[in-house]
Amino acid sequence: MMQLHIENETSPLKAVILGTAESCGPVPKPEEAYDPKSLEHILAGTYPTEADMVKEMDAFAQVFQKHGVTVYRPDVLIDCNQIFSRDIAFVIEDKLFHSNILPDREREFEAIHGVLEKIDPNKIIRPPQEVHIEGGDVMPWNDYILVGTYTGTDYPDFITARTNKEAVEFLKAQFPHKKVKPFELRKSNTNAKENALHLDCCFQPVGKDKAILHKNGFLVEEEYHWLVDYFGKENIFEITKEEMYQMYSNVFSISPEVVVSEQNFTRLNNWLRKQGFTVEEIPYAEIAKQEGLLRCSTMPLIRD
Ligand SMILES: NC(=[NH2+])NCCC[C@H](N)C(=O)O
Repeated sequence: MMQLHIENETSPLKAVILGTAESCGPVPKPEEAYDPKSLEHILAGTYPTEADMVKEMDAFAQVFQKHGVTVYRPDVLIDCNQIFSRDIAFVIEDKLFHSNILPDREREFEAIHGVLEKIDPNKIIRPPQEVHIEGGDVMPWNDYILVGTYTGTDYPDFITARTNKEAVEFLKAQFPHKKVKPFELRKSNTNAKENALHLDCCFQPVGKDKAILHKNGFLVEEEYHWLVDYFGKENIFEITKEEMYQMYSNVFSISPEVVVSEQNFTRLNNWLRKQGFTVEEIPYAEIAKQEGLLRCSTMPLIRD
């Protein structure tokens, strides 16, 4: 039996699911896109190829290997995009939650049955149907669970809004001993620079007390300021709109000291090194075209 354990975003990683780009299918039709950045690349004829994305994910797998992390991969489903494992499930403490994800992506979950079979079935939880939730919006941070959400009455119009207010209530009920803190995110179906698809597209903690953050991703200014106050201004790396679009906030922590990042994120990678982090740089710019990056491609199972 596998003992799940996740309390935060950065403690030393022992086991993780890493998605796969194998057999991710043909270039989607514009009407099949479920995020504006993919749509942009479908229309421009620059949608990433499977071969390029497989190479990028192999580089990620190699970094895990180097750091002694056990990596599970999903079964390959024919013509199914399984790159972003983050969203299909998430672990908090010793429980795995089966996300009620965008219906277009539901098939992705069945492919991790090999991992699910190692987990005590009592520790696998499916929220009720009205709870819409994706792992990209859920960040356990010690006493807190930080959650990206969208609660506008036009929620159903946004294919980019994935976590609703029922999800926030659900997490509060599941974890009465934690503080569940929701953040209202800016959504756009058509403009990727004005869209925080998930919380991890505009914010992520690194190390023990630092964070990467983009103000415009947040709809409510006080909620953005809460994060600035919580981490402290001097511990925040504020990114620009263009950097959010490049997915700067979607790096991935293997430990409080080691961060995996994209090789072209020069400004961020320099800051990280200056703060004392070891930065493992890999190429991930093709996958970035689908509005997801390194955190999105992983689903941590065990951290110290
Ligand atoms: N955790 C994340 N930010 N995941 C990104 C998922 C991207 C994917 N194109 C989608 O729209 O679902």
